[in-house]
Amino acid sequence: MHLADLCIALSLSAPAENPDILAVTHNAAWVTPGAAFVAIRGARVDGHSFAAQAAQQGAAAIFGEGWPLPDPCPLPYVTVPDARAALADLAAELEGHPSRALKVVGVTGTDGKTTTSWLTVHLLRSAGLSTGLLSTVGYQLSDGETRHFPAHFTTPEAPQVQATLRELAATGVQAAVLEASSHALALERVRAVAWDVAVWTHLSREHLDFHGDMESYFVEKRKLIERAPFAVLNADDPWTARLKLGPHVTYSEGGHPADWQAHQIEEQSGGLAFEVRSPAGTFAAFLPMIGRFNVGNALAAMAAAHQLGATAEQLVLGLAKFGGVPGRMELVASPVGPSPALGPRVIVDFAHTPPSLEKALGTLRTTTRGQLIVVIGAAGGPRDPGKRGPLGEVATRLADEAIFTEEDCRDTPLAEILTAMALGAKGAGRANYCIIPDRQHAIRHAVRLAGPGDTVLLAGKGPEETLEREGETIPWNEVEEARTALGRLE
Ligand SMILES: CC(=O)N[C@H]1[C@@H](OP(=O)(O)OP(=O)(O)OC[C@H]2O[C@@H](n3ccc(=O)[nH]c3=O)[C@H](O)[C@@H]2O)O[C@H](CO)[C@@H](O)[C@@H]1O[C@H](C)C(=O)N[C@@H](C)C(=O)N[C@H](CCC(=O)O)C(=O)O
Ligand SMILES: Nc1ncnc2c1ncn2[C@@H]1O[C@H](COP(=O)(O)OP(=O)(O)OP(=O)(O)O)[C@@H](O)[C@H]1O
Repeated sequence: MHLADLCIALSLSAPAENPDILAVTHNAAWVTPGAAFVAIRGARVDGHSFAAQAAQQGAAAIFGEGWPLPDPCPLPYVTVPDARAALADLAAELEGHPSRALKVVGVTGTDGKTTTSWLTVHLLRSAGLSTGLLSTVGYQLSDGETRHFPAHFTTPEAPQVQATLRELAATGVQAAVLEASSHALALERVRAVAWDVAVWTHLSREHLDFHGDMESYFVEKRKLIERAPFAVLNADDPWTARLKLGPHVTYSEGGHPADWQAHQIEEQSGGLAFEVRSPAGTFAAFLPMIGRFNVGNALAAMAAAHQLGATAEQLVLGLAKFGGVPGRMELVASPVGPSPALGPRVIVDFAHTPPSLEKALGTLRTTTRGQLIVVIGAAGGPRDPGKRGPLGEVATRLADEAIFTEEDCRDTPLAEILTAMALGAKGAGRANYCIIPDRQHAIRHAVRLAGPGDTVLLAGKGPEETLEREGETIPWNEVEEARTALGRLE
């Protein structure tokens, strides 16, 4: 597309030169010949200082909020009011606005985005709609295989979002589900997406290092609801009352008045049974997931899928066949079958903060007849060292036995982390823990310790594919480790 045409589409004044623009990026290192480079003034550096690099790599033009340097710009320069917005608009324009050809569901909220997104994709597919996904646990095209972007993001930058949507639209996919993080909404990564349905799970304290305060966090998150023609909102979340409402439905698993309600919730060891009362009808549902909060996630996903045409029958059948989300309350199948009479129930979960560990252990306690055992570590490096003691305290308060072990200790001595966790437990007057530094040994010990009716929670690693030790990174697969440990019981 020629620069002049792009400028017309974005209502910008075009420079005299009119090169063909083949792509767009905000990262000078990713510039390919013919690409437009969008120079963003970031929190750390000004993208303009990489203009020479972009030119050297073959950029055809630069977009930015004003050329700041004394030397003339080496390339045609287009001034824009907001560089991040321009990045998203350019990407959508160059990819042909693929979201307009898809039914797009966006999911936002502090917790539950990944689970609700995966549930929604599954229900849409069960209703016969070929559906793609863009989530923290990777992205999926119509073949359902999970792929990963090179950098780990919940919502990647706009060019990747738009390119993925184009790939989906070009391969005949009918719908797409996107997790929209608060960073994505604040930094305009999903600005040029034409949403059909927006889902609001709930808001609680997080990412205040970036947003400053809860009010600013809320303002960013609510953009998704404001931009969609239809919303699915959690009636159990007090922030919902402050959303500006257009057409919408509400849901509740907590007994609040709502369009989609769950009643008679029964937490069973292999899943959740409940009755749904909704605009689609009243029906019994079973979700093979653990964790009462997943009833809310399921209601949200059902409401979104129903809005896109799924029937009550399709929702019930689909929900019962949900395969779970990798590393989120994932029930590990034993090598000898789904429910071994001889072994414990083993769960892999991503919980790695004191509140999420508390929630995970709390919900597992409800469905554990015998002992509850947890394997938990804490990350090293700068990542919130203050949580190590509290993790030790929560683990020993809510589990019968806690095993403290490694979890990405990076450049921090492992002994230092484990001592802090043990101090958290000791400080609360508890001794129901042991320390096994090697994570594989810790998992095997926990599984050996447990018997029928017991639950082992392996917390903190979830679906992550590496384990960072002091000075080395090794491939890691927590579910496989658990399966091997269960296999050794026979
Ligand atoms: C806090 C945050 O989100 N920061 C994002 C922000 O960084 P920044 O403002 O500091 O950018 P910067 O480093 O100053 O760079 C400014 C510009 O110069 C460019 N640049 C910079 C250096 C260089 O050598 N060459 C170059 O071209 C950059 O590409 C950028 O366009 O803009 C950058 C690109 O425009 C993003 O890559 C970066 O994401 C960082 C890497 C990040 O870690 N983000 C995380 C926190 C995030 O977004 N997480 C959420 C999930 C949160 C959750 O729910 O858990 C997500 O959606 O993944
Ligand atoms: N609806 C919910 N309300 C409260 N907590 C939830 C809810 N759903 C999930 N959780 C908790 O949050 C954890 C992460 O869930 P999930 O991955 O679905 O959320 P997320 O918003 O996508 O977070 P992330 O982007 O970090 O993956 C779960 O392990 C569970 O402990």
